[in-house]
Amino acid sequence: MPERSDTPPASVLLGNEPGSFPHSVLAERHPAIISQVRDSFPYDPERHRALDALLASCTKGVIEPLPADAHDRDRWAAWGAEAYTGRSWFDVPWLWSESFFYRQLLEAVGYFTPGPWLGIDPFRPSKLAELNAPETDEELAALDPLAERPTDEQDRALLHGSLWGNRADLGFRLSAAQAATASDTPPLVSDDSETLWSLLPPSGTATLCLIADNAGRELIPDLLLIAHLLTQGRIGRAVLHIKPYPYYVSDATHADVLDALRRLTSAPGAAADYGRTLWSAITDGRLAVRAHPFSSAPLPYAEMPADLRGELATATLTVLKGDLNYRRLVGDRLWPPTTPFLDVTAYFPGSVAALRTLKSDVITGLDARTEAALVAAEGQKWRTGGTHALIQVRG
Ligand SMILES: O=P(O)(O)OC[C@@]1(O)O[C@H](CO)[C@@H](O)[C@@H]1O
Repeated sequence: MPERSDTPPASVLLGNEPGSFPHSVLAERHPAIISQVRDSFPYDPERHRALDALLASCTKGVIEPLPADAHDRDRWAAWGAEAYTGRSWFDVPWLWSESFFYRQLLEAVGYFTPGPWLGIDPFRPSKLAELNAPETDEELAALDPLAERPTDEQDRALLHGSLWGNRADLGFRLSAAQAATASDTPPLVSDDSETLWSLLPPSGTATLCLIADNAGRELIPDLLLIAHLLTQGRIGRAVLHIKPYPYYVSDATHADVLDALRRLTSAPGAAADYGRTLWSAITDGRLAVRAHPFSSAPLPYAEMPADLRGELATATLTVLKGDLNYRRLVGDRLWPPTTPFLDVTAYFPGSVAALRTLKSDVITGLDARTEAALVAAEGQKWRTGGTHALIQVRG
């Protein structure tokens, strides 16, 4: 059972308010994602017809059930599909609607259907393009001078690399409404990094669970951070939680972890050392990769199943990456921004940290002065523009 918190719950975000960010995701981003997927591979007419049907359903229709023989139909029923089937995508919790959209998209392209498209990730071409982009080479080359710097500088640089790597979100880039906002407000709106480091002293005994977000240019710095923490003895073991199937365009799957590892080991200089550290940590069991079904559940972490709760309870620290994981950590609700992060995460089974760039309306843990400065400079754009970030920790 979640631990009690004195904070009364705020309203759950829905997508039914025209002009709101959730509405734009359902009305504009999802159709754009369908177009992108259509162009990613030479899908056959049946797949195109299924994508047409999904487009009609998600823009003008209602939530359709999964096929009767879908392997995860019961799981989705337990996650709320029975209550939401037949209702408008815009009128059910936004988190649920978005998550089910990705499940139905995979259905449309035959990802789960025995046949030629089984297991073909429709987002892989865009993920690989990003992984192989010259910008990735530049980021990896920056590791060479970093290796000469004092350890505390390396700590900070790699933590911030992982944090800001979260800006690399391919779905986010599809949204025209996401113009960057320039203002004098600090990029970090909340910074508990000292608490984070205090939870991981270099004793070699800590276990880190890192709940990953995006592949490519976010996953690479996440892996670098894990390698660094292992090398420095700040952790003895890490568990990397990834998605069991392609999700939210760029979310990392096991195939993406393997692509990222190969990218590191085949790079010149220090990057390859990090890659080899990770490779041997996987082979000797110090780094485990886990694809729990709940990682792509349409529910907040307060509803996590007992086995996952038990696993996270044994970690010294769980780090959740990214915007979607943040929404799931604090509940996808329109909290007053000064709602204490410690209250809304009181249910979590152990120490927890969020590393997130701000890409949706949900926010907690701000002090009143920071909120006022952000609003004065940017109205409400700071919530969704991806130009601000936070490190929030409950020790
Ligand atoms: O989790 P991530 O990759 O940081 O961000 C996911 C995201 O782009 O998708 C959602 C809208 O679809 C928002 O929560 C957020 O903007």
